[in-house]
Amino acid sequence: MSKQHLRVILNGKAALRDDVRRAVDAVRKMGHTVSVRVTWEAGDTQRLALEALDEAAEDQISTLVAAGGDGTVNEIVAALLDGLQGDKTLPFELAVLPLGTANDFARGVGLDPSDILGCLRFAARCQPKPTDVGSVNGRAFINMATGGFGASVTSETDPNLKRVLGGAAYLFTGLHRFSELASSHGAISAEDFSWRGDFLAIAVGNGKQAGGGVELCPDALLDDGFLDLTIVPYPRGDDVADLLGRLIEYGPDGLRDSLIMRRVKAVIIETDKPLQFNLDGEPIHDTRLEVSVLPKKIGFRRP
Ligand SMILES: Nc1ncnc2c1ncn2[C@@H]1O[C@H](COP(=O)(O)OP(=O)(O)OP(=O)(O)O)[C@@H](O)[C@H]1O
Repeated sequence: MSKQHLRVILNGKAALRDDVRRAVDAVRKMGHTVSVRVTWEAGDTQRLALEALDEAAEDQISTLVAAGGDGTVNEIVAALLDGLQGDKTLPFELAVLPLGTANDFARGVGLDPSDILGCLRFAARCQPKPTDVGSVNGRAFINMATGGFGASVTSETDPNLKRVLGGAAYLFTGLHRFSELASSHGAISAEDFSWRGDFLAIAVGNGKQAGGGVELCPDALLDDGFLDLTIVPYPRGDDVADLLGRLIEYGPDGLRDSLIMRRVKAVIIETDKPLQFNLDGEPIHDTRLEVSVLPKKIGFRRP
């Protein structure tokens, strides 16, 4: 087994966790180099990702480990792709140490957030797999971009609630906000598809699940060169709360008949009013969202 240099960018929220320290010690004992950089505040993750890009050659960094939740993974991937010049490829592979509350991306690739040592071992041992990246108006996402109902729930869920309740926090925030539910009106167009109407939510998935385990794009694959589009149309004559309850509890299977699902390489979403769109949980607002896939853009060490 070749010896790796794992550069870990550790979200400061998880810096005191004993299991992280034990996992780093154990992987060092396996003969690998592990250098840890801890974030303190917003902006640090991006800065440390760019620093790793600069130091990659000299320090022989083989794998950059995003140690945090979905937000940390997103910030690292987005910063790296922004920092890459032209068509260059990353000088190292990526891996994830799932230390967030939802960890949708990590769970989606089969990592178990309760086994941090196991996850760090995967980062050191797994073969890298070519992995697609999604982009919305030039900003990268790795797991899923969601707009409409799910978007405001995900980004407005109280961080303290998330810490205590984990993924279920999203559900509670969602239930609490049922009274404020409104539809968005928009036009959605892809290669050989166009749709206009009122919708409750839209998801464009590279990965399968978001919002704390809701499988909005159950057939999405990380390396097929496509994104999976799911539209949840605003129900006519149906009870909205009931529909969302089924969606949260059973995922798309709960309302297969009402969903519109397509596999796309690119999609344009245009809305009357600015739509909140979450890229792996990080919000942007716009009336025109150009979504596309960057096929096999990065190598990810995942089970
Ligand atoms: N030391 C720190 N203390 C608090 N927040 C931090 C710290 N360092 C970075 N951040 C912020 O943490 C956020 C990312 O957190 P995290 O990785 O847990 O994402 P998340 O989207 O909440 O994850 P998940 O949805 O999986 O729970 C970023 O907005 C970043 O600015």
